[in-house]
Amino acid sequence: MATDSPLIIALDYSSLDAALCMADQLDPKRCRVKVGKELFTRSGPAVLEALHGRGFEIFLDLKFHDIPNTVAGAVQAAAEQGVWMVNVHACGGRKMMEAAAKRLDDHRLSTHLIAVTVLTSMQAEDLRETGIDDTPEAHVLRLAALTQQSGLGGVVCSAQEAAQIKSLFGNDFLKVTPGIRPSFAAANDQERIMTPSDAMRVGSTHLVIGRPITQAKEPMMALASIEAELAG
Ligand SMILES: O=c1ccn([C@@H]2O[C@H](COP(=O)(O)O)[C@@H](O)[C@H]2O)c(=O)[nH]1
Repeated sequence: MATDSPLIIALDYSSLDAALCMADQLDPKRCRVKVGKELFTRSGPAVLEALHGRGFEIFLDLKFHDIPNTVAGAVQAAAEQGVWMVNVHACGGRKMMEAAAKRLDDHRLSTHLIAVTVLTSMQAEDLRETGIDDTPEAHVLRLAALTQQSGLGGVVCSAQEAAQIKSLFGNDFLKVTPGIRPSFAAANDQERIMTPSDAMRVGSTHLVIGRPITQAKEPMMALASIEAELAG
């Protein structure tokens, strides 16, 4: 059953059992779940089947980045497994993103396709080391424009860029924001962070939250506290 909650819980676990143990405490009417590189590499499509069987909508966060034909095939494979959302890296370029979007269209697959702009773990200095002298915000906006022009439905960005993306690219263009840190949580390796309520206020459409819940002593209390913050 679909949820209208903006919450996407990142199931960053090293085994299928551990991921399902957390999933069994969650309610698919109250959140979606995200399967990333570690869990998918360990468990393969079995994790998608197990989570779908429990009623969850899944964001398959594999951040594809390759030549257009390869990425189009990978996106099609993900969509045919029924995931709610899949993503690519915007820095793979227009031709790669257009090929992926066209592949979904050609096969009438309705999975949301979005693109990662600048990882939330990066700041200006990290970008400079990759040859990009822009601020993270300027680079995010450039990649978001390219993503929209390529026919994709939204971006992964930090909540710090959500307001500008909303005003430039519209309400319907999805702003999926990791780097969400409630006041009780540590930043860990995230750099461009924001609290859940602030992120929603500035225009995030979806909040990706992992460790503040999954590594909490009482994960369900952490989730309830985030929900209360959003409701308030
Ligand atoms: O820019 C990005 C893109 C993806 N992520 C992913 O989101 C979660 C965040 O987990 P936390 O534990 O809440 O930090 C994680 O799965 C990342 O792979 C991101 O953080 N930033």
